[in-house]
Amino acid sequence: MTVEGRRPVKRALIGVSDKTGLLELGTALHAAGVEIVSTGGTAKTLADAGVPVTPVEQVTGFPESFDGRVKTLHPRVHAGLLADRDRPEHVEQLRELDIAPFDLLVVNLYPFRETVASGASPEDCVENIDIGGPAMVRAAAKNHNNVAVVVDPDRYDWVLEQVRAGGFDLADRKRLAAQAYAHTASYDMAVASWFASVYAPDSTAADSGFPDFTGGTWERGDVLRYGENPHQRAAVYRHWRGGLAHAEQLHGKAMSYNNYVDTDAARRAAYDFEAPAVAIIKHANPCGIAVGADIAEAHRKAHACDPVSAYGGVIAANRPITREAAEQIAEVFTEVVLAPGFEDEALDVLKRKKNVRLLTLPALTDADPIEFRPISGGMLVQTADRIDAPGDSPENWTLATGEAVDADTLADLVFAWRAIRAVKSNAILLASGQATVGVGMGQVNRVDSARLAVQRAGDRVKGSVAASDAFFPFPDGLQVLIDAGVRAVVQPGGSIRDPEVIAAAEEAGVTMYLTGTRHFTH
Ligand SMILES: NC(=O)c1ncn([C@@H]2O[C@H](COP(=O)(O)O)[C@@H](O)[C@H]2O)c1NC=O
Repeated sequence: MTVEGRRPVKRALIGVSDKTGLLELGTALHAAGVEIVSTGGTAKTLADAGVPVTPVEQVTGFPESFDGRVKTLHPRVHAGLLADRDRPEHVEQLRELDIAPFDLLVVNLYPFRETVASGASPEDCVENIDIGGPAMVRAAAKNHNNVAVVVDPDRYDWVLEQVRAGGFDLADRKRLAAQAYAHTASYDMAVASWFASVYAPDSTAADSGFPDFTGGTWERGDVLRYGENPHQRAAVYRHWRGGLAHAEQLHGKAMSYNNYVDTDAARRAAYDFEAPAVAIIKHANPCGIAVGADIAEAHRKAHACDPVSAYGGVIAANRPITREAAEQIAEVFTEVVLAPGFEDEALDVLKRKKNVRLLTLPALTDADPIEFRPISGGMLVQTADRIDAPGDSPENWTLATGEAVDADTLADLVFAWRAIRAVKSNAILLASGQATVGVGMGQVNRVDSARLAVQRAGDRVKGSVAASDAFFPFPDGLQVLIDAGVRAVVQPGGSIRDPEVIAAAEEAGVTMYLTGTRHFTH
């Protein structure tokens, strides 16, 4: 070993399911004078291409057997991975047992997650649980003093550089070991979660849908400039399932902690609509949501809801941003624009703004069906609030009082009901022409939310429709809306004072629909 801890690579064990880059790696390792030992399929790929390789069976003296369940699970493999050559007694034992040590292990595991995601049979999923691979990875990682372990095909070029430079130094081997343990931990988490939730749920899980055990693993993305406030430190971590944390940033300043929070709220507000929709978010609440014939129209209508608050907002659109929409957006100081894509001309327009962050995330990216919210000492888990309950369809609404409304008014009620799901409780949302015109959010009583919505709507309140995210506990909040000129209301109903609330609507000649479904957002 040299002073800096470099260990030359003379012997490598390679066994990979994902054969990406394998030939290049094997060819270059051989050219660098490294002896290669490999498992069946890996050895065949290398040998077929003319790369000299020793089959692992030759090392173990034992056939690869039981459909590949036993290949490398052998003392001759594991001794070669675990012996510490800094300990004279280990070196002596290697000599006595006639075992040659490995300096490099390259492994990637059976594609368990991908097999589950493909909808394969449970038997196939079980068969794709790698046993020998993780055992080797963990062994080599433990013995990082001697062995470099590589689990990521993206690192092969760097691996070759190190091999040619005389081997990996100790710091490199430690980092590789850390990555290796993260890799096996993530793999085991996927297996354990699948067992607990799908394959072998206990009786409670079977009844409730919530398994005894759940887990996730996250990898760090960017370290953020600061957290919610400048004295808080922060970073973004990603799990493997996709979502905003995986959005591609095309332009602009680095995302901040609050940008992520607001952009996720914007995504939630806009991406669920079927028609072209735009949401403008400030402090995780909408200051405008609208649908339109196209994104430019939806943006105009969403912006018109509350142009004062839209300044410095975060915009999400559920269709690619067009040049027309981009020109409108460019007129207002905007922190982030999230969309499934940007037309080239739209990018040209928006990139003239140095700071605006432009993010792409495919539409229909499945919002997590399960939501996690940490609390001190634990975590709350719930299914996501989606607009798919029976009470979310107008055909299931109950007309509590008033005339059945015309098609346009009903469309506005449906829009308001869908949009209110993105507003923090207590929420009252006024809509007209498929756009919000006044939003009252986050108040600790519904009367104040109604007042806020009415105040924000100004003259537009007259003839608008209203949605309330939960029932009116008293007629007072509704009365604020009635007095301001709202002509139809949709709300869940379910209060013990529903008769009083409905009577107030009836007296005012205001139509009221009950959904039977609530959409609190805390
Ligand atoms: N059973 C074993 O001893 C064993 N040893 C290595 N593997 C895996 O077999 C795969 C490589 O196999 P092949 O070279 O035959 O395509 C790798 O994903 C490796 O992690 C094994 N397979 C499953 O456990």
